[in-house]
Amino acid sequence: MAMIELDSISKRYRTVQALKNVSLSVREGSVFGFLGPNGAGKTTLIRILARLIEPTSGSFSIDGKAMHHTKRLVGYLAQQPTFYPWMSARELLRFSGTLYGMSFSEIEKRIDELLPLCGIQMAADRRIGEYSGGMVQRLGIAQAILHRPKVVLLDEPASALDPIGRRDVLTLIGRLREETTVFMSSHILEDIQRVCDEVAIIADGSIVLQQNIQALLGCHARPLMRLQFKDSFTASTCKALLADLSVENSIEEATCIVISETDYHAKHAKIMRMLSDHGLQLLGLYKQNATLEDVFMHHIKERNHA
Ligand SMILES: Nc1ncnc2c1ncn2[C@@H]1O[C@H](COP(=O)(O)OP(=O)(O)OP(=O)(O)O)[C@@H](O)[C@H]1O
Repeated sequence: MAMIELDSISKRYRTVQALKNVSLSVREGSVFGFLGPNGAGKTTLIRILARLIEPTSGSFSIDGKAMHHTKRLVGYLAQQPTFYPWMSARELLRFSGTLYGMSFSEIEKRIDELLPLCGIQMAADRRIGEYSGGMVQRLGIAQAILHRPKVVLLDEPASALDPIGRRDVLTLIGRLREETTVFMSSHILEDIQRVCDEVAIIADGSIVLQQNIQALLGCHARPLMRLQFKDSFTASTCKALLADLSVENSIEEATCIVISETDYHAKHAKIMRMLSDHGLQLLGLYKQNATLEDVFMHHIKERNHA
């Protein structure tokens, strides 16, 4: 069932057309990645879903409710959240719960659930000003899901963090599946591939594609074979001989030849014979799985050429 439905959302800021007829469907219980380069329109769409700004045209629904009735159904974490540095996490969550209109006992019960879920129980009574970037983001997620929203909107939640901070935030986001539907933006492909089930790619205000990540990798990106040689001379000799066999190939890191898996299987016998005839000794043969980066670069390039 769709938790979020976007119907032809457009947004214009005076001279800038930030979103152009964006339509999307987000499945209930999914971690949905909204991927795009800087300036593509990610924050604009998230702010529309959080009801912080109005679309110029188009509409959306959350859990079947029309957009003017969705504010309480969402939690939101801004790209650069700022919290009172003199408050502790517990104080901030109590304060936020009051703003959400929750009862005192409800707030305390929820804080006891969220502090361990978000990995901040040990620091719950320390000043937020002393927190690391990763702790601030995890506290921000706790605040965003405090009132048990149907959807949590996370704007680049891990992009500004160091590798450990990113890992902890992404692990937490993966766990949110049991709590709520997650809609997160990022320009970091690896983060989206690590934690999301589905992805939509946005470029220049338009959706380029939307798909389940595994299906996307399966149908859009070709697996590659890497042939590893001992030196660059052997690799470049192989490169020329593969071209003679009409096998498209490229050299990586001077000693490695990359060809498509399809070509490898179709011409396996010829390739092996060529290597043997010319005394080109293989040190390794590896299959390289496609990554979301391959798909993303392919679509962004295609769009720029269109
Ligand atoms: N308040 C505003 N007034 C005018 N133009 C704006 C405003 N906010 C955003 N824009 C423009 O709209 C476009 C989309 O911006 P947006 O912040 O939504 O992109 P983004 O994908 O979130 O980028 P980033 O990854 O850099 O945060 C950009 O060209 C941006 O300059």
